[in-house]
Amino acid sequence: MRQNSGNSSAFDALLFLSFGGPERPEDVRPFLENVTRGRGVPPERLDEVVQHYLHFGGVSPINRLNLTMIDDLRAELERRGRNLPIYFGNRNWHPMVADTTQRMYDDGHRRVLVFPTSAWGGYSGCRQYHEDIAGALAHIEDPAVVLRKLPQFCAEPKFVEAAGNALRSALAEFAAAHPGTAPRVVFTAHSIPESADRSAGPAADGGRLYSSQITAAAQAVARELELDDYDVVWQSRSGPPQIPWLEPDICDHLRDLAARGTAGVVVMPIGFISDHLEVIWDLDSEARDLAADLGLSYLRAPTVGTDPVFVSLIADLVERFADGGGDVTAMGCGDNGALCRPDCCVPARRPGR
Ligand SMILES: CC1=C(CCC(=O)O)c2cc3nc(cc4[nH]c(cc5[nH]c(cc1n2)c(C)c5CCC(=O)O)c(CCC(=O)O)c4C)C(CCC(=O)O)=C3C
Ligand SMILES: [Fe+2]
Repeated sequence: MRQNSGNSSAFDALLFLSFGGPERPEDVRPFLENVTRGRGVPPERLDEVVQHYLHFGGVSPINRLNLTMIDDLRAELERRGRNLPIYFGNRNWHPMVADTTQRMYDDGHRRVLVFPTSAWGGYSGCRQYHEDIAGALAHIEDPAVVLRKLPQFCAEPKFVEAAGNALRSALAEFAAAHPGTAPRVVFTAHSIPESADRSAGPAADGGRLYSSQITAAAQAVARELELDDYDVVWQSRSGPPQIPWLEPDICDHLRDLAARGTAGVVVMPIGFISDHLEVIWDLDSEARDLAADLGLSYLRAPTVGTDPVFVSLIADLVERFADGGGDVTAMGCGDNGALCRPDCCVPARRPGR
């Protein structure tokens, strides 16, 4: 059923595009092979990550969390009178984005908005989603098809508001559990190679788009909560140890804080929108255990994905672009895999590619 059929530039469906995760132990290896194909991740690191997934029975929560977010979004769009069908596709695991895109096409959709589950610029957070879209269209040769990726949303006021809500509730919970201890607030995001950060964003702007967006988002949330003092750190690094990634790593940072006499920390995973494996393993298991060893009181704030304010942000983005409007020149916005800027987030050359 077509909505807005009177407007030829209108969009008639939404593709919710994410990373994907395994659903059974047998899926773990093939999933990780998809993630790391040609990415130069050492086999020892992969063996380690296999164990993280097996620790949770080989099931990542990411697909279930995305499906919940999609249900919430569908309800919100319906409430606004926008009955846009929502489809779900992933980069690395089923439902794969190419299969979903074919299904959308078979269902008659030609103009589709794409919501990526990353707020950020950079190769992993933005350009790779453009590549996913281009790859998904490889077998669909129809000039009528438009898959328009929605822009990076890390600077949207509702993103900052949702992250602020999450941190505020964690600080309240910490205060109730540890009266008299003022916790250090630590924002965390996925580390990326230094070289990837240097080439993040348009070359003409000098790179560093990813780390500067994370820093700016943390600063905006801190301002909203009137926090003077906080740290921004990185997690989940992979890749060979001799290659520099963004630092400090959260675990090194916890050691450092403990050595400086800090009594407690509240960790805000601003870099992720759901409690997927890199949050529940790296933060709720690894970092939490280390904090306990160091004698640090530790609490991890929720991610933004379950906050109605965040769902309402996705709905706002959809409404802004659904009738053909919206700022198509915004960073990260592009049709059918086209980059938003020339020479943007150029992937680092890797051995063997
Ligand atoms: C910036 C960024 C985001 C945030 C933006 C976004 O959300 O898109 C993100 C998200 C995620 N990363 C995830 C999982 C993994 N990431 C890996 C590897 C890597 N991530 C990188 C960066 C990012 N990753 C990089 C530079 C690598 C090295 C390899 C490469 O250069 O590409 C590996 C390989 C093993 C390892 O080395 O850890 C895994 C398993 C999951 C799903 C978790 C689940 O299953 O629940 C999610 C949401
Ligand atoms: Fe990752």
